[in-house]
Amino acid sequence: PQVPAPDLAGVRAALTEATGLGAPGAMARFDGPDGALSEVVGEREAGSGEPMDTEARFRVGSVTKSFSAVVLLQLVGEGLVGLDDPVEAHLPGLLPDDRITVRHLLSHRSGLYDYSNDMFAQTVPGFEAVRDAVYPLEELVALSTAQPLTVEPGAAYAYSNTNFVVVGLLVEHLTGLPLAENYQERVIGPLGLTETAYVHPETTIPGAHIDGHLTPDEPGEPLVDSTEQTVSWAQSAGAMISSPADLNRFTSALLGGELLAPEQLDAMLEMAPTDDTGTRHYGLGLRRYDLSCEVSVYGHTGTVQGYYTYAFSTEDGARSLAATANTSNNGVVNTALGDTLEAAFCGAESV
Ligand SMILES: C[C@@H](NC(=O)[C@@H](C)NC(=O)CCCC[C@H](NC(=O)C[NH3+])C(=O)[O-])C(=O)O
Repeated sequence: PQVPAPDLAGVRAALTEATGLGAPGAMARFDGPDGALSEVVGEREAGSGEPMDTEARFRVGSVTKSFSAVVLLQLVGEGLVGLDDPVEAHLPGLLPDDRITVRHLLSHRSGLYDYSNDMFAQTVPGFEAVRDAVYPLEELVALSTAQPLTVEPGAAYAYSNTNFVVVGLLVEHLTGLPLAENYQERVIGPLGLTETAYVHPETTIPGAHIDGHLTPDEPGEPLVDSTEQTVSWAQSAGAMISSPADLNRFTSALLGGELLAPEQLDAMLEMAPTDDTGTRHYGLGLRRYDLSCEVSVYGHTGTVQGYYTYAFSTEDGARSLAATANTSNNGVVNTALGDTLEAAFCGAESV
């Protein structure tokens, strides 16, 4: 079918709405057959007068989960681990139920409780309590296993950061290498993602970057600068730093088959519904959004203190969009930012 040109006015309108609803700034970059197109609105740092910059870096939150899934699926392809292996076979004693498999972790079907629910019940105090903390991955898992499973393993989709913390432990165990080296050697280096870095537990974002602004729970309270943090509370579930161009390169390369053998990419794309809309699905470390124009896009969303991110590509990898707003804990901003997907991939309303 004829591919619609991106509706840049629509992308800009969504970014403008996001800034009108509380984000100091928002930006998007579309990469397609005719090259790259970018839109920026507002400020990279509240009050600075400095514009957003699609060459700058920011914290991508759970888009990290797709990076972690790629590394683990490469290890599956190399025969070091099986998708239906019990985690117990590789990390004995870590989890309370030996029915939990590697596939359950990657598809959020393990039932493992999400420790971040308690950490961030109160947004700003929760953030201040962890922003300089450094956690061994095992400690995060222990926070989870102190609570009962939320579903029987495999029975239902139940999103949990804990799943990708265990994925991180598996990657380090299977390779004998730290996460940062695995990301660098298996994804960042091969794709030439020069603006992408996993610097945990460093708190600073290397190079030119966008500031993060955390919205307090209390209406009217001033934004809290959340640019610097270890993100140790998330690590392999959310600590990656990247840029719009690199995110588009990553999602396009992933869907285009540059990172995984066909068998593992097919497994990643085996989708199950995440809600009752029928338009939102999750595979293995990857979301699928079904847009109004019969186009499905694949990628991940991200929410980390001060940053919302969408990073999606068409199934053939030919078109990709990365969008970010530099605030969080503000649902209407996140929804407005998400409207960039329809504008970018479905084009202007058919007249
Ligand atoms: C949803 C997204 N998940 C992620 O990106 C992961 C890494 N983020 C979280 O689990 C949210 C932590 C709290 C953020 C805080 N919220 C609160 O503190 C709420 N009390 C904030 O909004 O900054 C995804 O997978 O798409």
